[in-house]
Order: sequence, then C-alpha cells, then structure tokens
Amino acid sequence: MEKLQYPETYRDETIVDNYHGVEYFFNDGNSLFLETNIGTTLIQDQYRWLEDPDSEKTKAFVDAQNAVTTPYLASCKARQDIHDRLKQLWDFPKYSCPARYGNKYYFYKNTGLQNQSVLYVQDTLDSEPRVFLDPNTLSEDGTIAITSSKFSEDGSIFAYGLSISGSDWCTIHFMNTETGEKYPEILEKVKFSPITWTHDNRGIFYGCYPEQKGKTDGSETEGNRDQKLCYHIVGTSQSEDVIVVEFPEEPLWRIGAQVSDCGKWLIITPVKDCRDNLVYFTELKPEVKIMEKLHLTQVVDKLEADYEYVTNDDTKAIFRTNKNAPNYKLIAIDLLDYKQEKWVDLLPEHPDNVLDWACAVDGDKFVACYIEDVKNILQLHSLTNGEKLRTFPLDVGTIVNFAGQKKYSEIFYQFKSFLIPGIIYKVDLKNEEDPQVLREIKVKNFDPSLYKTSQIFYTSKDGTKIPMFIVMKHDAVLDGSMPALLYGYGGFNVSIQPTFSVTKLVFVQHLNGVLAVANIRGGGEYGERWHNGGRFFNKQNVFDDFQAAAEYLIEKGYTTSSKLSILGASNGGLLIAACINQRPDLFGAAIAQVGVMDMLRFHKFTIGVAWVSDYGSSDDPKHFENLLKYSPLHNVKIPEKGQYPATLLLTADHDDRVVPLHSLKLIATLQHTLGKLPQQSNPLLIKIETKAGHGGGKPTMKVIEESTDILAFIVKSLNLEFKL
Ligand SMILES: O=C(NCC(=O)N1CCC[C@H]1C(=O)O)OCc1ccccc1
Repeated sequence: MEKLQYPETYRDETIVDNYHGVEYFFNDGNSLFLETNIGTTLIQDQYRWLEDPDSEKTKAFVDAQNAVTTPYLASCKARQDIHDRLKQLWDFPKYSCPARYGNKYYFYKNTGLQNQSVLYVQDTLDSEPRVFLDPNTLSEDGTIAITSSKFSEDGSIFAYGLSISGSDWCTIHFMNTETGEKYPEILEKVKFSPITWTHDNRGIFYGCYPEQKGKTDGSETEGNRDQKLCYHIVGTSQSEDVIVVEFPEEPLWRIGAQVSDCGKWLIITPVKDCRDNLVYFTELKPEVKIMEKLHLTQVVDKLEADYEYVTNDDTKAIFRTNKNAPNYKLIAIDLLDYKQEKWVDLLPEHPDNVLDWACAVDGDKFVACYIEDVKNILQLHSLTNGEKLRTFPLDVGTIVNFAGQKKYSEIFYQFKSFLIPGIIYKVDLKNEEDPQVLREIKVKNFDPSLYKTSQIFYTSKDGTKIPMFIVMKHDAVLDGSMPALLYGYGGFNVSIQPTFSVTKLVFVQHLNGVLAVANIRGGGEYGERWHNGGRFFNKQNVFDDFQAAAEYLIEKGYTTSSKLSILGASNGGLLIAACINQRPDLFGAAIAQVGVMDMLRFHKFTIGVAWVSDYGSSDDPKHFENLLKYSPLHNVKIPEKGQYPATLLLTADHDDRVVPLHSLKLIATLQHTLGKLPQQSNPLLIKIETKAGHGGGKPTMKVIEESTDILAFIVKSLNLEFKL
C-alpha cells in the first residue's frame, strides 16, 4: 500500500502555557518558570491556531485534510457495495410510539430513507394518519431538524424547536393544531431549553441567552452565559417576553423548568454541569398574569444530587433522585412543608437495579423503568404507596420510547434490541389486558435468525467484572479469524443499551464480523457507583475496561489485534484516542467521532465547561495532573515497537457540542509525530463534514454517508473482504 503523504502543517512553537507553575521574575528582567511539585508545568500547544474555525489557515487545513481522506475512502473497492447495502438495509419504516394530545394521536414516521422523520396525526389509532408537520419541506438537504417540542395542555397549539446543521442552537415555532396555521413569531437565541406550557394554553416557559458578539450558528466556539427563563405568550413577539427567572450570580447555570401535571406549580431545576441540580418552585395562579420575575421557594439548596420532577399529587411532588441512593429512587416532597427531614420514599432504591425513569399514568399509578444488567425492566406501581402492581413482559433489550400521561389510561412503549428493529406495544391500564403489539417493525432482506446475541462478563485490570454484549452469526467459529468491531462510551452516567444499528449489522453480516459493546465504567449501567468508577481520578478505569474488553475478545478467539476495530463518539471519541495512545499495538483500526481530545482546554469552548463534573478542570492543579496523563492531544508518542492503528477522526463544522478543533489539533499532532515514520504504514486521517454537527438531527443521507466512510475505512485499512 503506497504511503500516504499528509499535508504540511504549520507548528507554532512559541505557544507555551504555564499550568500552576510558579513564575519568578528576576531583577534583570528575565523570568524563570519554577517546576512545582506536580512536575512539568509548561505545556506547548503548537496547533493553538486551529482553534479559530474562521481563519483562512484553519479552512485551508480542513480542505487539505479532506483532500487526502476523501480519495482514501473512495479507493475502497467495496465502497459502492457498502453504500448500496447500507441504503437497502436502512430502507425500512421507522415509527415512534403514538402519543395523545387533545383528542388526537400523534406519531413520528420515517418511510425508510427520508432525511427527517415526519410527524403524523390521526383521530383514532385506527384512522387514516395525516401529515401534521414534515421537516423535510424545510430544507433541500434535510439539515433542518425538529429537536424539541411540546403540545399545549389541551393539544390546541404545538410548540417546536428547529435546529440547523446539527447545532445545539434552535428557534421555537408555534402551530395551530386544528388549522395547521403557523403563528407569526419565532423565538431566537434558544439553547439547552425546556418547553413547558401554562395550563391556560396561552404560553410557554423557555430558556434563552442574551445577544453575544460574533456568530451563533453552531460554527462558533464561544461559550454561552447568563441563560434566562422567559415566558412567551403565543401570538405576541419575543420582544414582549418576560424574564421570569434568572441567576445573574451563576452565569453558567442552565435553567430546567416544568409546569406540574396539575398546572398549579412551576418546578425550576438549575444545573451547572452534567450532574447535580437544585430545586425551586413557585405557584402559578391562573388569575395572575405573568408580568415579572417569579418569586421562588428553594427546596434543594445544595448541588449534591440529581432531582428530576416526575409528577405531583396536589402539594406532594414526586422526584427521581440519587440523593442517598446511587441506584436512584422516588421521593415525595410536600411543597408546603419541604424540609428534608419531611421527605419520604415513594419507591425505595433497588439494591441492584437502576431506576432509569418513571412516568405518572392513569391518574393514580406510575410506570417505572429499571436497568438490570444493562437490559430494561418495565413495571407499573401505585402512586399512592409505590406498591408494584405488575411487570410487563420484555425480551432482552431496551425501551427506546414511551408515551403515557397521568390523565390517560393508555400507555405505549417501543422495544428494540440488537436484532429487533422495533416492537411498539399498547396497554390500556383500565383493564388487566396483556400488552398488545400495536406495530412490529420489519426490516427487508435481513434475517435476524442467522445471528445471536450474548452477554458476557469479563474481568478488567482492577478485577472489576464488566458486562459486554456480543453479536455474531450462529455458526461463527472462534478461531481468531473474524474481524471485530468494539464499541464503547464510558462517561456521564450514560448507559449503552442494546439498539438496532444498521451499520453494525452490515459489519456482522458482510464481513463475517463480531460486534462487541462493552458497558465500561463511567456510564450509568449500575448507577452512580458505575459513573463514579469512571470519573475524575478514576477515568483511567474507563480506558482499562475498554482495553480489557479487547484483550478478552482476542484471548477467547473472537478476533486478533490486526482485525480489531474500535469505535466511539464524543466522550467515546476520547476513549478511542486515549486507548490508541496507551495501547497502539492492541487494535488494527480506530474510529473516533466528534471526540474530546484536548483535555486541558475543553472547558474553554461552547458547553465544554459543563463536562468538568466528569473530567475535572485543568484550572485545578490536581485535575491538571490527572488530565495531562490521558489527554489524547498530549500523549501521542512513537511506539517502542510497531505502529499506531489505522486511525480515522470524524468531525463536522457545526458541531457546537464538541467543537471540531479537538479533532483538528489531534490529527495534526498524530501526523506530525508519526506520519513520516517508516514503520507507520497505517493511515492517520480526519474527515470534516460540512452542514453537520454533533449528530443529533443528522439527515439520513448524511448518516448513511458517514456509515459508508466508517465501514469503507475498516475494509480498506484491514484489507477485509466485503461479501454481499
Ligand atoms: O454537554 C452536554 N452533555 C454532555 C455531552 O454532550 N458530552 C460530554 C462529553 C462530550 C459530549 C458527549 O459525550 O456527547 O449536554 C449539554 C446540554 C444539552 C441539552 C440540554 C442541556 C444541556
């Protein structure tokens, strides 16, 4: 294979940061950086100039990198077959659960290859659905997506957020559900925002940011400060909106808000980073127009746990919390007597299973969804005393979607797993009927019965047992000859549960591959303990767990290093990049999507500051030392023997969740450090997409293109045979 020529990239050797070092100035004007007790404090950042997305140099760098990567990916002989097969397998109808608003049912449907799913409405579950809102009509290329929405209490008005090119920014629009007529106003500067209606159906509470200098289209890197909670009356202009809650002394807070199920209270839940929030509330008197700041009563005044509003029974508010309950539980707080000693457990913490979510239904009940060894359990409980009333039978897999409300007795839930594309169940709680299959999603020309899913527990470096799902053909032979794709995430209390992934199934079917999903620490699979086990100074456990998963697959004959590809996105991209630095010998290929790669500077861009609750901040000396140990950008080094795996970084120009500079700086460093080494024959590449973001709302055509790139990269780099 010819050796790739990487673009020549400018290195600015003058950028040197002093972290926590002490700088002494002598009388001759010279200065001396003294090493402090935590070792080297001077860190160079030769690619700092890549942090400016708008400079001509950065744009030229992006074009030069794409000019190398695109031909490489196109040179994969199987590329067209991969693309056509992905498209063919993707082309199956996808549905959400139906949900009832007003006296109608609404559900999302994608016929298969539509760029965005379409919102349909029907008068009854059996009547002919009509298109209610089709986001595909909003842009030629499907890059405008509905990213949030809420119907008014009586279902008469639909409020929805639209985001462009995958940015976290959105604009809120209003539509009359009877006539389909749009209201004139558009709410701007909205990001990380709730949408919650007053029960008079007149308006919504939402979060917006003040004007800021420069662009706010998702291609900027500036952070956002001073979010306000505002109240908007439908049919008026945004300039008339009232700021009802703000915390000027906490510019980084994002203000969660929810009108209670009864409409009488507004629950405010400010959060600073990615865990632990406070709780305030205020009474909403229907006769009182909302004209000024709301008077808040504070119920929780310490940032030490998560509190998520579930429902309320008159003044008794129910929250899902991990306060003194790492596996989460439901508590009841009397809003008129809310001192902590008066809080009572409604659903006590389960010793093993994690309470993932709860939803009030049918007046005096709630549905609770647990995670037990990474699969979901769905139960019905009494809202008055928490007693379990019934368990809904489920296969091994995931509840990906639920629809139910306190005022209705019908509930819907959608089940998926690695080999089941979707089954939507309906239960009317009024009677003891068994769940009925409302819709069973079928995939054309794919036979799930040829494959099997298993869950194993392997031992990590420190002896911890880690669960891992494995999917492969029934007749697979464990002689090390199969290519494997190992996926992981490992952070932010996120649980990676079984889902139906066309890309991963094409890998299994057409490359005779093994799919492995490791539930490594840092996630929420076993509650706060698991999250904390992969956070702050325990972050290395995440990488150890993932490397141990690779070693398990090799040891048991599922694959060999040269046939092992690893894949991760965002925090999972950090995982991939850290692991190839630590064990370049262990993997054949590595794909890191929208990764967090500069652990010393992530908190300086967009919402990055919110991630310190998992990572810590380099502004703190102890965390600086810890971050420097695994930061991908700062740990690229020439392997003693061998080379780095074939590496593909993916990012996009409107990713304002994890800004592209992370991946740009890393690829420049990889190519500089390793690209010219004779032994480094594996490619070190990046692809930067345009009109795309972190992933949410990405149009189907772009998703298929990206999946084609990933599989083509693996096939080409590992020289695999793609068998149709
Ligand atoms: O930053 C995060 N979440 C963490 C996150 O997105 N992370 C954390 C690390 C990188 C990236 C990822 O893994 O996707 O969420 C911000 C947010 C979104 C919507 C509403 C409120 C707040």
